[in-house]
Amino acid sequence: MTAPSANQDFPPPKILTHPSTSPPTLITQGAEGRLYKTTHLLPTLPCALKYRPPKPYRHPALDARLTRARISAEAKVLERCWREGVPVPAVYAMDAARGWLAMEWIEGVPVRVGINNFLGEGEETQTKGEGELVDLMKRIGEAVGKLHRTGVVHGDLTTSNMMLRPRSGTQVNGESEATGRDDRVKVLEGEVVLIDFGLATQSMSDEDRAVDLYVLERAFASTHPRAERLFGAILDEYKTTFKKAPSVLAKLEDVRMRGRKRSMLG
Ligand SMILES: Nc1ncnc2c1ncn2[C@@H]1O[C@H](COP(=O)(O)OP(=O)(O)OP(=O)(O)O)[C@@H](O)[C@H]1O
Repeated sequence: MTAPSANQDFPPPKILTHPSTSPPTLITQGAEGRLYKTTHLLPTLPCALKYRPPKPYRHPALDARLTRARISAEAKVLERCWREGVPVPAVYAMDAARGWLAMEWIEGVPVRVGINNFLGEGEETQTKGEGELVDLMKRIGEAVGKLHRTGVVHGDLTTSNMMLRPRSGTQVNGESEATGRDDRVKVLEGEVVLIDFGLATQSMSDEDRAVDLYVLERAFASTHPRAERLFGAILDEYKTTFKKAPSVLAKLEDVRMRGRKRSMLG
């Protein structure tokens, strides 16, 4: 994922060329797709529009089929999650043939940013506010437990693919009415919402779920090395939320072992 260029010099999907109350904003541009914030559906309803543009290097018929399949698979998984109460963006509209999917805009910052803001620049091991950090880890474990309970594996679980949505009554950035709480821990507040289901699949297999957790564990350790020792709180809450967790966690041991063997072999 790279930052969008200032001049958005490539064509947006046709739907975004229609008049709307505010122009669409390109949020990110990845290898496969672009993410816009737009009010094209309703003036009062900001939405996240994911667009997979045609790939000129692919055969047009194959490209059209792939794009349609990916967009509709992502929408299907999101809808299933949403119906089952997993915290994910609601699907508003899609046109799989034209390569776009419009979903609920999630306010707030990625969990990665919240944790890094909390940990700050210092080298010292954090203890002040650690309870709040553990609490956030538990909210992550709960969200992932609900996801797996529903029969969906995410495929790319990282703290960048989770948003911290301010709870109603608080404002974005966590700067809210005076609650008397330390500003430092406020950055950890909010509901954990899972995003980016581009690689998600429907699966009930312990192995797939364990790999999902392993990807998160590895990503967490490299993104937040100073909070790595608290990762167990995610797994504890996962266990509380999802009754089949014990067999998944047993599998996770095997997956870790394979990972270690592979890194030893280079
Ligand atoms: N529903 C949403 N609400 C708010 N922001 C979002 C939402 N969906 C995505 N974003 C923002 O846009 C960024 C990119 O989104 P996403 O990861 O879904 O796209 P992508 O990486 O291009 O997708 P893919 O991995 O399927 O190619 C996210 O990191 C997040 O900051």
